[in-house]
Amino acid sequence: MRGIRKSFGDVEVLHGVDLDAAPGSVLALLGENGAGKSTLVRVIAGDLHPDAGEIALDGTPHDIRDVATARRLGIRLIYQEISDAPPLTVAENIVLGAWPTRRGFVRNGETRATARRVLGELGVDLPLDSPVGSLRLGERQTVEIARALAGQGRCLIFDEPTAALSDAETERLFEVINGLRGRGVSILYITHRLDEVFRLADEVCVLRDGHIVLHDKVSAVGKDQVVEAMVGRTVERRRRGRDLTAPDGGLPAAGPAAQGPPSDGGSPASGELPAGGDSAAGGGPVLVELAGARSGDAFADVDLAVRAGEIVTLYGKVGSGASEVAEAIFGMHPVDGGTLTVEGRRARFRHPADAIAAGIGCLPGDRQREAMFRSRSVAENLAAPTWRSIARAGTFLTRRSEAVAYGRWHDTLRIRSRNDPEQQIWTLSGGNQQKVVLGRWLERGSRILVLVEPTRGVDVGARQEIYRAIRSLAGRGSAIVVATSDYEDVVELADRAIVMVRGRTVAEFTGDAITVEALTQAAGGVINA
Ligand SMILES: Nc1ncnc2c1ncn2[C@@H]1O[C@H](COP(=O)(O)OP(=O)(O)OP(=O)(O)O)[C@@H](O)[C@H]1O
Repeated sequence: MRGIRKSFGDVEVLHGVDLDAAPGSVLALLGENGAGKSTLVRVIAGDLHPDAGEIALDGTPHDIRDVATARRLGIRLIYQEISDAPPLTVAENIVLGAWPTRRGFVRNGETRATARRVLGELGVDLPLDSPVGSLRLGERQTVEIARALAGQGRCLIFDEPTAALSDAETERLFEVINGLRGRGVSILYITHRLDEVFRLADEVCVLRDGHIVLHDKVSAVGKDQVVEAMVGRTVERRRRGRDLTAPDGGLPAAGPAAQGPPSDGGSPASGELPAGGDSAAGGGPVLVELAGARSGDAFADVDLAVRAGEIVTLYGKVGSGASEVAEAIFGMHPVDGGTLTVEGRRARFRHPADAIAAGIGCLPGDRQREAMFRSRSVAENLAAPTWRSIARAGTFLTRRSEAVAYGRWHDTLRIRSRNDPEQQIWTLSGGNQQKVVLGRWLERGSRILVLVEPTRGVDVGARQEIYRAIRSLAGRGSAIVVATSDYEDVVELADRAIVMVRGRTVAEFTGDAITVEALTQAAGGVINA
């Protein structure tokens, strides 16, 4: 690539990018949320047309006008957001866009054979005839990867592929990528995880504000150098533990919950939060409790009690049941065995709206579908207190509360946007969308807060701010449940860490016993820190 420029409206996002990717090599592409990584790879994959610049393959320039042209050239992109067709089957999705046909009829036998071969290469077993819509997020992403491999690409682009994969799926993907390297494929790999860069990549390239600020061999750089290139400053990487010197973790004053009852009257409990101070971990009353809880095939025999001021993490990869337990507290999955007790009262939530009415806040795992109001602005998404209330948006979402929420979280979470509260959320980068949706629940400051993968897709700079905000809410007396597949979340946040494997709790650690080694060993995973 030479001199690639791209603007959206009158905002230039890529300012003349030069980049070379060698055959048989993995190039890791890093940068803060909004730096321009996705825009750059969408240009290469024909999904966006650059305003200026040239792309050449083997020295021959090509005008990559559309995705079909890129595919013919062997360039394939695995999107960050799932772009599959939910009603089609797994096999159909894998050959999507390249159906084997004869005289206009789709050849089902060949479709299934191709799908089976590719899934075999990936070492994954998925039901070929099931609709993709019925699969879990991680499984759907595997379908995306399989689709790219089915296209026999010469240049494969992965956009944060492991974010929703299990340990085993991640290991398999890394094996597949190593295999592709052996076949001379060029691999561009976008990630926010430095450990992946140092494990997998040959070269590392950092984008900052649409400029390349570092491109070198991985063996020639250190982690700190990469982080500094990303954020343009030295990032404080704190060790675990609450910041006792700053009672609010240095945050702006917390959201409306700490200042008085929310304006929609949805949560009677949240106005009673004790003000400020350090965490009451261990000492407060139990606010939420699961006893012998089960939900379908997702999890069983789960006992969990979280006190006011306490952060309990549920650690486990896709399929472990960790996110399902968290989401069950929020009424997204039925508790069909055992009990759920909220503030001393037995709860039977049939819908998230029931949980919200009981004063619970939740950041679900699948934000695109479950938590983002796509056609609304950044400020509206930050201020929207409940899903049910969005229907009454006109009456309560006053400009004032939006402005307050926007002012509070835009800079704290380093949300990269045009600094315009009216900007539509869908025009933000993926990671910045995540920050907005998280900001909504931090703003609400619920008495019970359930967060699924709070740092997924979020850059290193914002990570520490997110940890601070969560600690601060615990310090104000919220009971917080965090389901995560990222051990850093656990080590940074947990007062108590519960490890889950295949729907069961297998270990529990507190205090200094919460280490990366203990977590990964209990989860039966590989230590790749
Ligand atoms: N369709 C669009 N309209 C307007 N602005 C856009 C559009 N798509 C992207 N942008 C802007 O372009 C910039 C770069 O976004 P991009 O998605 O490339 O970032 P990224 O580095 O991939 O971030 P992330 O790590 O969050 O995925 C952002 O400021 C974003 O708001």
